[in-house]
Amino acid sequence: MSNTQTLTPHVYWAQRHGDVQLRVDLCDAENLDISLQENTLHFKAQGHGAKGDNEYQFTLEFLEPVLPKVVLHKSTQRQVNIKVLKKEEVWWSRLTRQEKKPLFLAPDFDRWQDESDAEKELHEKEEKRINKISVESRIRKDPYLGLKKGYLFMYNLVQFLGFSWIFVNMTVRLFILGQDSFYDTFHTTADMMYFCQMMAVIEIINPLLGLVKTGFFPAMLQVTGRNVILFVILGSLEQMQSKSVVFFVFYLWSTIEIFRYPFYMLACIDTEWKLLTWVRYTIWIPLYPMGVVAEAVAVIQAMPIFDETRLYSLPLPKALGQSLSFSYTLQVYLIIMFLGLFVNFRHLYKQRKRRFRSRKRKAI
Ligand SMILES: CCCCCCCCCCCCC[C@@H](O)CC(=O)SCCNC(=O)CCNC(=O)[C@H](O)C(C)(C)COP(=O)(O)OP(=O)(O)OC[C@H]1O[C@@H](n2cnc3c(N)ncnc32)[C@H](O)[C@@H]1OP(=O)(O)O
Repeated sequence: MSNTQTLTPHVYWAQRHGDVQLRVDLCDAENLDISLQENTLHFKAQGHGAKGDNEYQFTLEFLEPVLPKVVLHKSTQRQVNIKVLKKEEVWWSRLTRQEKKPLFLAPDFDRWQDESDAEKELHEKEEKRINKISVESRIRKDPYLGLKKGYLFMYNLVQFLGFSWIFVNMTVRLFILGQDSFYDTFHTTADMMYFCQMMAVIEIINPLLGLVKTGFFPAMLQVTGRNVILFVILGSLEQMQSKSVVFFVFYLWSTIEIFRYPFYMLACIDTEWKLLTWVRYTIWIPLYPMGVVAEAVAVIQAMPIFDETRLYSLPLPKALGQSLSFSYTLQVYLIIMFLGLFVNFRHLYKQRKRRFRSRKRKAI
């Protein structure tokens, strides 16, 4: 003989603007009979509740109208979740029509929100929806987006491979030859550096074509600055090519690039590795000033050679002397170089702040 008796389960409730959520504290519920009649919810089920295995039931007449016949429910091993949709998106002051709260009913503090919390959530949902629409419409507006990303991905990949080759080559030679490797860095890696730095001119063109969000000016300073060192100072003076400063310049350049280009590659496929992002936006802090100092040393070492060889010297009228040595131009260049360092340092600092600020916001 069955000794089951009809009992009331514990019911926990919470609301959002559009719905009411009930959590019925009943394990392994079976034979669920849940219905909505004239704004009243009827619940009946067999399960394990506060009074053991029994049939449990309850009815709730809601304070405001709900959508008839729409009762969403899901039974798990531990509970039965019920969702009822409100007819109008209004905040209810309580759940039931009767003022006195039924004894079996309690707020569901895990899901509880007050009106302002729910409004905030609603606001955020709306904002997300609008953002999604605007991103989608932007994507739809640009039929060449895939092509542009493909092109940028390939460009970054080629640069990454080029600079990785230089970096690995120099590192291996440093381990094998020690300091001796400093002096023939140029002869072993210059061809690849020429290739990469000539390609880098594309980085000045990309922002002009609107392909990347980079500022034109910082990119121009970076590429022009390096190419002056590579082609004018090192490339045209054989005496400079066997100096140890070449090692430091090339090593500093390639160290940043083996992180910067993979970071851009991932951006092209809408992926982000947090550690890589952190490294890309952090290691320039020591590397950039060191790079500029190394470049300045190269310029200073080249000055007497230009004086001696008169290469690129400016012909002057006879009354003023024979010619103006290129080293004077380099003195002016040294000043521009430190101004350029300041401009790009500020730019990268801003980029870093923007990057980490927006990531923090996303994490909240
Ligand atoms: C007549 C003129 C005379 C000129 C004389 C000039 C003298 C000036 C001398 C200046 C000194 C230079 C010294 C230098 O050579 C020494 C060294 O390099 S030492 C080594 C250390 N160096 C560095 O750390 C600098 C590395 N360089 C850079 O970071 C960039 O080149 C720079 C332009 C400085 C800054 O980069 P950028 O503005 O692009 O910032 P972001 O990386 O944050 O990018 C912004 C957004 O654009 C997207 N982007 C950019 N490029 C690409 C790409 N190729 N592919 C895909 N996407 C790209 C990027 O993802 C960002 O998008 P989002 O914000 O959505 O993430």
